[in-house]
Amino acid sequence: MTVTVSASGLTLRYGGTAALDEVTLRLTEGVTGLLGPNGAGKTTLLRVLATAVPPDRGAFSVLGHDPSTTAGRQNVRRALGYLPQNPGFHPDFTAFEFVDYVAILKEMTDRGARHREVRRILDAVDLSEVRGRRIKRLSGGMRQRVALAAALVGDPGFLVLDEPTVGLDPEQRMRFRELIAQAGEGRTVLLSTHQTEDVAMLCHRVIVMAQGRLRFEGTPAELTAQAAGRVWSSAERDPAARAGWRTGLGTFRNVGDPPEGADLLEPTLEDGYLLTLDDASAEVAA
Ligand SMILES: Nc1ncnc2c1ncn2[C@@H]1O[C@H](COP(=O)(O)OP(=O)(O)OP(=O)(O)O)[C@@H](O)[C@H]1O
Repeated sequence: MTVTVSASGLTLRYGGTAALDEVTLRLTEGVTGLLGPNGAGKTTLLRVLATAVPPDRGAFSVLGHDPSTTAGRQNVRRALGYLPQNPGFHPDFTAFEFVDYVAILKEMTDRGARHREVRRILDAVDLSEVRGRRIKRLSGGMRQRVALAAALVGDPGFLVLDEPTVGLDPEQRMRFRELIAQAGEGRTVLLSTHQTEDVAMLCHRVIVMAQGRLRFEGTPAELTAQAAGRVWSSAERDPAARAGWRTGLGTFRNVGDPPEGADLLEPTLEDGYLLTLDDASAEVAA
């Protein structure tokens, strides 16, 4: 598949903290999930790729545009849709007014064409019926869809979504996943999330970050496979396990290095993720 976004050696320090430490990656069309614990550097990576903050070192390119020049940066911004972690809305704006305002900022000057585009996007995210309602009167799930609509203005080729499913109930999350999957058709989407199910259900690639560094890059199946032969069941919590918990069946599910003859279980993506993080912190401690 064609590489649409690439980065090499991205480094950004805040005082003594390396928020990004030599991050090198390649993205292709479709939804790539970005997993990592709090403080891993996910938001910083998204902000750098969205040209909101320049890296101290390293280079990147978005859909053939090089953001290190003023003209290149402008082209990246034109090709970009960004849903930040805490999208700022004017609460008295209606959904329509807010998305229209974003369209104005995105240089859509023809009022008729712009309004048609705003209506098309609000329809795509299923907000047509409430487009005249003030944002402060919308549910959390609807507000997130307004933020997604704003990010989709201008049909960007690269969509950056920072934890968009946080705070949504399971039904809203499912609805939002459908929209992200749709958005990923013919587009490059980078989705930061704490939800391993988001990744298992909609991503074709996944990146794991910890302490500013890339710890894994591959398919969700490959991340799951990191835990192959490393998840087992036992009647009591196995003290040798890196983590273990009692399941609803009353037995313990352990992850780590199983003893001889252990009753191995089928791993999940979450197991693969936990073990990748655990291996990374063991490496740092060594
Ligand atoms: N503007 C800033 N000033 C100082 N330190 C910062 C700043 N932004 C991020 N950091 C630090 O950089 C590191 C990475 O933070 P970042 O927000 O990118 O992590 P994250 O993976 O997005 O975390 P979370 O999942 O909690 O949002 C953290 O140690 C954080 O405290």
